[in-house]
Amino acid sequence: MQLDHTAVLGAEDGPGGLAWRALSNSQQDFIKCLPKAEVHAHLNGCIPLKCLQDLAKDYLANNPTTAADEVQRGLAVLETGVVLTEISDFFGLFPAIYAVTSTPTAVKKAAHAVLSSFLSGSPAQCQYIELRTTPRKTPHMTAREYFTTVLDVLETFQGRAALILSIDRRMSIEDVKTYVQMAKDFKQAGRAIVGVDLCGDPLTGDMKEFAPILSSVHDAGLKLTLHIAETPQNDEEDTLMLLSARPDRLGHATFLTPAAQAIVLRNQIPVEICLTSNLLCKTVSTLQDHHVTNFLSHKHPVVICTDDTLPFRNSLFEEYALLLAAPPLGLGLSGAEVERIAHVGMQATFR
Ligand SMILES: CNc1ncnc2c1ncn2[C@@H]1O[C@H](COP(=O)(O)O)[C@@H](O)[C@H]1O
Repeated sequence: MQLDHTAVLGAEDGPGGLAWRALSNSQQDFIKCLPKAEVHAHLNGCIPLKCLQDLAKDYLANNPTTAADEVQRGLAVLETGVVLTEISDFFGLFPAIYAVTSTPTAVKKAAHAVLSSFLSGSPAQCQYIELRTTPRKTPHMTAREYFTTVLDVLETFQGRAALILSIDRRMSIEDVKTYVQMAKDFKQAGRAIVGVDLCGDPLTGDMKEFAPILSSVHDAGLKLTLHIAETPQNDEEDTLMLLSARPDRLGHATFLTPAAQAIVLRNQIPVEICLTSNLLCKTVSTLQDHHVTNFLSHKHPVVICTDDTLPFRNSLFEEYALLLAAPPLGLGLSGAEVERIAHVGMQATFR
């Protein structure tokens, strides 16, 4: 499938859309042609709206009563544009999305649409993607079937995509053990899995129990990335416990305490930065206050990512526009600095 790059530009009035339209044609071309890696994108958070609408139509035709109201309500919110008061509102969007991606056929369509949205198009949004997803058991498939279906689709992109298995902070410890073992099995079987992630509602789960299990992925040749310090309520104990698992990258890292930041800087752990996501989830109040500026001032490795293009209506082009556009719409970085950041992102992949 060939995508016109206009198809991957999101909401015109979103932070990225405003920054993108403030750029000259040559600046836009510069961003389009820059070799980029996307390493923080959640499958079910990145389904293109048109694909989700088609999946919802199929779902409602086959399930006129089960969860129909929830699906219609969820779809209406995503079609109108999501407005969040705080990050906890965000997780309420997923039950409707999960209802329509509960069969292997639907998962296949969703995975293909997500990967195409990043990798097809001329030029594509990125040259390489590490897509992440949480294994999910439904009445129509086991969690292993879910994950195999995604891997089968992803491997057709022949080396341009790899998968990260997400562990949700809301999982029971038994499920964490089961899914970490599943990741190791797929790795051992030579499938296109490169790592394990920790995601989900940042205020759930006991990280003392999770950390040693997460850390064990290294023994199987997998890398580890962790959503960390995503809200001000994530205390230092939670953050230090996660750092004890020896992560290879970190997601967000918005509210690191001085002690935690010292560890991150000393160990040069690359941070996955999702500018629009943080602004719309209101964990960061303005672009100029974003913690990326602190990491950049330390010359610390960061990777610019989209997180969830479905609710946030963003694209990787626009996330880079937020770096390049002049303030207040962007951070006003130079072309050379933006190019360096993209290059660092390519180096921070788990390949
Ligand atoms: C806004 N920042 C975020 N913080 C934490 N977790 C997030 C997230 N964005 C998405 N997810 C996690 O990814 C799942 C959807 O994709 P998959 O079903 O795995 O493909 C969500 O249910 C949530 O657990």
